[in-house]
Formats: sequence, C-alpha cells, structure tokens
Amino acid sequence: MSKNVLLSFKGNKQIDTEIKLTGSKSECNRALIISALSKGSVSVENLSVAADTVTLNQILTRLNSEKELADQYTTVDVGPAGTAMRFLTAFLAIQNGKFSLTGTERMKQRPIGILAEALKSIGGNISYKENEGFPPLQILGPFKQTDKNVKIKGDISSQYISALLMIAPSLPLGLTLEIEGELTSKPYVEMTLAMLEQVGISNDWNENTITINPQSFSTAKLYVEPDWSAASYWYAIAALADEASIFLPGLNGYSLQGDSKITEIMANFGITSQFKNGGVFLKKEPKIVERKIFDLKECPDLAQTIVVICAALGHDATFTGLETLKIKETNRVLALQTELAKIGVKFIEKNLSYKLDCSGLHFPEKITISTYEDHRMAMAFAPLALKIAAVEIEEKQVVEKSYPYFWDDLGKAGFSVNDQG
Ligand SMILES: O=C(O)C1=C[C@@H](OP(=O)(O)O)[C@@H](O)[C@H](O)C1
Ligand SMILES: C=C(OP(=O)(O)O)C(=O)O
Repeated sequence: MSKNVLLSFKGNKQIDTEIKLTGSKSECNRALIISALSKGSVSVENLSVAADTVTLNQILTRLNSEKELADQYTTVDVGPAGTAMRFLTAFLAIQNGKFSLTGTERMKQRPIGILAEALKSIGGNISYKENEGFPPLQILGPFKQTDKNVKIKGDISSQYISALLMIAPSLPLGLTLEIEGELTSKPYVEMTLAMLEQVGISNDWNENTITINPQSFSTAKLYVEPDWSAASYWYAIAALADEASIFLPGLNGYSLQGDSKITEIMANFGITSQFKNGGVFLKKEPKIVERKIFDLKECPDLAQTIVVICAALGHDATFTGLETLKIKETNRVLALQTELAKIGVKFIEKNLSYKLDCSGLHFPEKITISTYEDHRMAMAFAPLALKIAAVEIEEKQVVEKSYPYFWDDLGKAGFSVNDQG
C-alpha cells in the first residue's frame, strides 16, 4: 500500500466547492463517554468517522459486552487518541473491572500523571506500568470515593479536567475541582460542561472552582456538529487560492467548538464567513493582512494551520499560547520548525512566544513534508500545493485520526492527489 501522497493544483488557483465534514471528534468522544455513563439514556447523533472516535466507540461497546468478566484483566488500547486516553482513565477508574490502558509509543510519552494522581486522591486505584506519570496504566476497580475535593493543574491539558467533569455526576459525592494555574484550552472545558448541561447535568463554575453534584442523566440526544478543526484547512485553502468560494454544510455560528474562532482569525486574511442555508460560506475578498500577533491558547489545534498560512503568504507574525504543542501527537513546535525550513521560513522560540520570520521564503519546484504521526502536520501543509507545483506528504494515513476523507475532499476541490510509493 502506498504511504505518501503527491499533491498538485493545475491551472488557475480557483476553488469552488462544497465539502461535507465529519463530526467533531472532541464532541463525539465526550458524547460517547457521557452516553456510556448514562447507561443508555443518552444517545449520540452524527457520530464522526474520525479514527479516534471509532476507536473509543469500539472500546466502550466491547467493555459493555464484557461486563460479566470483571475478574479478568482487560487491555484497552487507544492508539494515538489523546482524548480517549484521558477520558477513559477517569471512566475506567470508576468501573468494577481490572484494566490495562495503553496506546501508541507516542501516547506513552504524553503525560497522564496529573489526572491519574487527581483520581488517586479521591480513591482511584491507578498505577503506572512503565514510567511514573505516563501510560500505560493499570486501573483496578471497584472504586470507593474518599473525597469530593480535587486540585488539578490547568496548564498542561484541559482534557484532564474534562475527564473528571464527565464522571463527576456519577460519583457518590460528586466533585469540586479546583483548577490551579492558568487554564489552557478553556473552550474544551466549556464544551464538556455545555454537553453535560444538554443531558440535564448542572454545574457551578466560580472563578477557578467547578462543582458538579451527584445527578442522574436525563433521556436525551447529543447532536454532534461537524468538525471546525477540519474546517480550518478549508480556510487555509481559501487563503492560499487566488479565488475561493467554499460551502461547508452543517456548521453554525454558535458552536461549542473553540476552533470555530477560525472565522474571526481568517477574517484578517480576507476570508469571510457567512452563515446561511444550514452551513457556512467562505469567500475570499482582497485584503492586506495587518494582524501580527496571534494568541492560540484557546485553540491550539489551529496553530499549525495558521502558522503555515502566514508562512506561505510571507506574513511575519508572533504567536503565543503554544505551550501545549510540544506534548501533542508530536512535538508540533519542532515539527513546524523542521518543515517550514524547507521553504526558508524560521519559527523562532523566544520567551514563551514564537516569531515567524519569512524573510527567506522561497517555493521550490517540489517539496516533501514529513508528518511525524500527526494528522495536523499533513493537513496544515497540504494547502501549499496552491503555491508549490508538487507537494509530497509522507504517511498519508495520518489524517485518519480526525479527517479520514481529507485526500478525497482535496480531489473534489480540484487538487490532483496521487499515491506515491
Ligand atoms: O478536549 C478535547 O477534545 C481536546 C482538547 C485539546 O487538548 P489540550 O487540552 O490538551 O490542549 C485539543 O488540543 C485536543 O485536540 C482535543
Ligand atoms: C491534540 C489532538 O488530539 P488528542 O490530544 O486528542 O490526541 C489533536 O487532534 O490535534
């Protein structure tokens, strides 16, 4: 099977297309955990085809059918899915079985200690099977809650907090979570609370403390919106094309997803977003880009998209709020630095901010982009095919994590997409 894909865009760089995006993996993975905790009273509509969601769904379905085997060890492998790892750590901690929770080699380098220790502090029986603070984990039930108060650092990953919030209503004492330090990726915590509210779970968020009392889930349907992080690549395509008119059905202006901020960010680049006919229309208007500073603390998954857009447009800029990028699917800072160097662009780290220096920007005839097991490296660099005659993206299957039909959709929009050895 071919591993790489070669992209090009022949003729005028005009994009006129309609792309139906799959559901948000963040919303789906919350919906699946909430549905499992609700013991069936909550159902999910518009499930994503993202591999991270398919994996979590399969795991939860299997766990449900194996309940009677509570004395045996169950190995649960989340692959590269960060949300599945974090959400399942909390979910499994309150089940009756014995679990070994693991993932890819990269997952074993992504920290879990903050969440595991928080769960241990309220009665969870969790230990590290290899390295202290990292997966794989051994998780043993049954769970006996010993405390309702948890302190948790907020600046490493918001997923730890979301994981705890989702189990909170099912705990005999509920939970009072005190977030220490600055909260990163805050819209994802708001998404968790909003989805819990949709199924009848109330919360009290006061400054840095969130309380959820023991409550039962109402009978409800959670509807999953298409993925705004995936939409960001279409904004990038619009930004790099000469002309663009793109319709993305199903997206709306009142999203739970923080990455919907892409509409606002891309307005700076002349890409307008008009919500009508049940979706969003992107149009490219002539515009001189003036914005020089981008703070992406609330939308870290947009970082690669926006950095590559700026680089390709030769737009020097400063980025902040990227502290968590080094512990995602790959060290995204290093990956960006290495790949941007191939077009002469520097991404310089200085005092918690990053300067993009495009003074050496050049477009070679052909470029090959490494993806480091990171779907967003592949998708963020693919739009460069509107500027460079041939763009080869390595390990094309990485996109499956969140957007399996990405290459097909590029083909639909007029890119030529050819498998390479
Ligand atoms: O809760 C979620 O669904 C996510 C939260 C974010 O992670 P961090 O909170 O670790 O930044 C984001 O990067 C990830 O893709 C999905
Ligand atoms: C960081 C991401 O995912 P996760 O943390 O869920 O692996 C992502 O999708 O960009």
